[in-house]
Amino acid sequence: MSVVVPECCDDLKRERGRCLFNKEELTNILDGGPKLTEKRRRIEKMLINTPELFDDVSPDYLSHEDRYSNELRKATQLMTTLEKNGFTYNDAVTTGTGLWLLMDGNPLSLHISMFLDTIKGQSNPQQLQEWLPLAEKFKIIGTYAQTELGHGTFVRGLETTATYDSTTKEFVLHSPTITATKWWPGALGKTSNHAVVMAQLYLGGKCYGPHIFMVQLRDLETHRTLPGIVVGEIGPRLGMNSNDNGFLQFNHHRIPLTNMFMKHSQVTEDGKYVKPLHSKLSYGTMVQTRVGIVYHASRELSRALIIAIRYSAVRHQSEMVPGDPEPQILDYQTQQYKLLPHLASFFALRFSARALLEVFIGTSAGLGSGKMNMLPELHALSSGLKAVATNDAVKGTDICRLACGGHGYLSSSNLPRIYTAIAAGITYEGENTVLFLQVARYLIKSFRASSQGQTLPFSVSYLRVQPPSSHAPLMSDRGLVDALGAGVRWMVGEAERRLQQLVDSGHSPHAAWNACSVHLVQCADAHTRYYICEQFVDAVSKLGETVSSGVHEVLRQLCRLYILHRVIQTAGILLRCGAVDGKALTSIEEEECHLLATLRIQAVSIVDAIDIKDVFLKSTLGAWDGNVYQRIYEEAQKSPLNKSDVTQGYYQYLRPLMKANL
Ligand SMILES: CCCCCCCC/C=C\CCCCCC(=O)SCCNC(=O)CCNC(=O)[C@H](O)C(C)(C)COP(=O)(O)OP(=O)(O)OC[C@H]1O[C@@H](n2cnc3c(N)ncnc32)[C@H](O)[C@@H]1OP(=O)(O)O
Ligand SMILES: Cc1cc2nc3c(=O)[nH]c(=O)nc-3n(C[C@H](O)[C@H](O)[C@H](O)COP(=O)(O)OP(=O)(O)OC[C@H]3O[C@@H](n4cnc5c(N)ncnc54)[C@H](O)[C@@H]3O)c2cc1C
Repeated sequence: MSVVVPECCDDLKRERGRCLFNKEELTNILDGGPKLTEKRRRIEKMLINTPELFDDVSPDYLSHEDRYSNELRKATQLMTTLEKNGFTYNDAVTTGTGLWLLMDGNPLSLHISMFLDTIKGQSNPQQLQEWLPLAEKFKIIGTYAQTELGHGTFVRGLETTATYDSTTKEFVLHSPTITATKWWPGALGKTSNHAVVMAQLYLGGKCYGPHIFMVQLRDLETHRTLPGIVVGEIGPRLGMNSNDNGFLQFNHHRIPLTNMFMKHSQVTEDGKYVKPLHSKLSYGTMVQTRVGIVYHASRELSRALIIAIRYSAVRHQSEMVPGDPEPQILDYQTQQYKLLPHLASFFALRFSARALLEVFIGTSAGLGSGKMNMLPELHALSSGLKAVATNDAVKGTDICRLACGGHGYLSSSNLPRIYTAIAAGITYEGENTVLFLQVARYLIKSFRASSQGQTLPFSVSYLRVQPPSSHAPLMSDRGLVDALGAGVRWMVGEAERRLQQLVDSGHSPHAAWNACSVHLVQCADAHTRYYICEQFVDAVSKLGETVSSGVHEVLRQLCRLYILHRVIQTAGILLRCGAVDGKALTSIEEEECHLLATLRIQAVSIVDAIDIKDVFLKSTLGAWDGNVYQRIYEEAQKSPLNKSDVTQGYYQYLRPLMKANL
């Protein structure tokens, strides 16, 4: 059956006809300016004109091995296409386009992110000069090998050892137990010939804690594993199965002294240790990746939202009024309630990701001149935002899937794949509960410092013991954000009181911490969301002077929805601390419902403005033309089971069963 694709179906034409704002202007804001939109589109055009980057057959129909090879084929093609056209791998990462093409994890992602970032951030000048050109030109291919079978979260508990032998000026890398096996690193199994390896540094019998080493794993000609090294792939996962996540063991494997990354701490030839300016500088690559993941999570959430919102405008179901035609499902208030707060979250995360990037850039510049004071603030912000962004992207993506009913469960909707890929983000790069507990540690320390009269850094300054009272009317955006801040201050104060009470009653500080940790995680989550609200309000108010009134109105509505939704989610706390009363909450609930109806009118245009082309959405439900049913039908025809009318399984199993005398 041939497909006659209309320019765009009537439903979507009508939706787009109601647009009251300049879509291109909103696209520019999301990209970070017209020049960046233009650059992204140039990259997209180049990629779309490279047919080798696209799948002939859905990876769902490939074997485990073919899936990997197919992704490797596309990943290498992507790198050469970018290079030939004067772009870098970073351009593909920062615009999202590269990651969308390589849809399910890919064998070069760790190379272009954590391997290169470690070389750039942890090398001394000689190491940088030696390794960076090789890695940038793919002469060596690497990954970030930190996690072990026995330890992922607790980096200080890693078991791999790097023992210095001053007689040969080498480190001896060893995996003393099965639990010391490196486990999980992306691209470690079959792709990488190098890895940056986190191992416990031993000098003269003394352990100096985890340090990073550059280790060659495979021969650069034959790609065979080097002696003293065992490496392989860990097998199928929930998602991201095009990647070769791997395992690695060392058997007294020797590497030169100069292979320890020596920007921050050094070992001299005679085995003396030179301390870094801050003990956690070697965790820098993780911090940088967390910053990137906030963007990544917001992008993946936006893909799911485009699919679900367009589909909700095309799908008609049931009767709202008996006897009337079936309405678009987007007209149901419950459907709006499922999707639109997540649309607001996407915008909130995008503005917060940008603010975090600025903190990262500022802190990194400070580190260059020996200033360490912003490091705890960056660690807390990047940990909290990574956790909230991935939690919300995962939840939002699953809601988008559910909002598409049965068809959302189809692989061809692409929602399952977006979900399984981003679901890993809750665990990797710091498990979210663990990261929230790091944030909580910072909150409690800050709260206590404030009680002792110390000035607090900007992200926690609202926690000060005697904050100025809010002058903004409660129901204004600022007033509600101030109320949320008062709620967090109350929660942190309460956590501190409970901790102190437990210590006073004889518990150790560590036992008290564990006994309060559920509440502490809630404090960290609430603090990070307060920060996100602040960034959203600030960004919209700053943009107010420069953008057209239509775009400003849409952003203002999305920001308002985000805040109202947050206040309702936090109602219990806000009532307990007296920041709002029942009457205010009732009017907030009513306003939220009203706002859902207002935003619904332009929802399709808003997701259009996110501007992700069909080839990157890869969804039968979310394509720009809305031709959903034809696409679903055509995708189903590609199933290998449809190649013949009667399958082998019939002759092998079904027929014998039918003929058996049971
Ligand atoms: C370029 C962008 C690319 C985006 C691409 C997106 C696409 C993604 C696709 C695939 C990517 C997949 C990547 C996944 C890779 C990985 O998962 S790599 C492995 C990551 N592993 C982790 O994240 C481990 C998590 N654990 C930790 O970070 C730490 O162990 C810990 C923070 C939980 C605790 O560390 P520990 O050493 O035990 O700390 P303590 O000794 O208890 O000290 C705590 C104090 O140290 C401070 N601190 C901790 N970390 C940092 C830091 N990074 N910076 C600054 N300070 C830090 C902490 O605040 C405590 O300070 P106080 O004592 O003063 O309170
Ligand atoms: C798809 C994927 C890709 C990955 N890629 C890489 C990679 O490239 N390189 C690499 O080195 N690693 C990689 N990892 C590993 C990843 O970083 C770890 O899985 C992650 O850091 C969590 O560690 P864990 O698995 O040991 O979990 P655990 O720490 O064992 O967590 C299990 C549970 O214990 C809880 N828990 C642990 N510690 C605490 C605590 N202190 N307080 C309260 N609760 C706690 C957690 O909240 C969680 O509920 C990857 C993982 C995945 C899933």
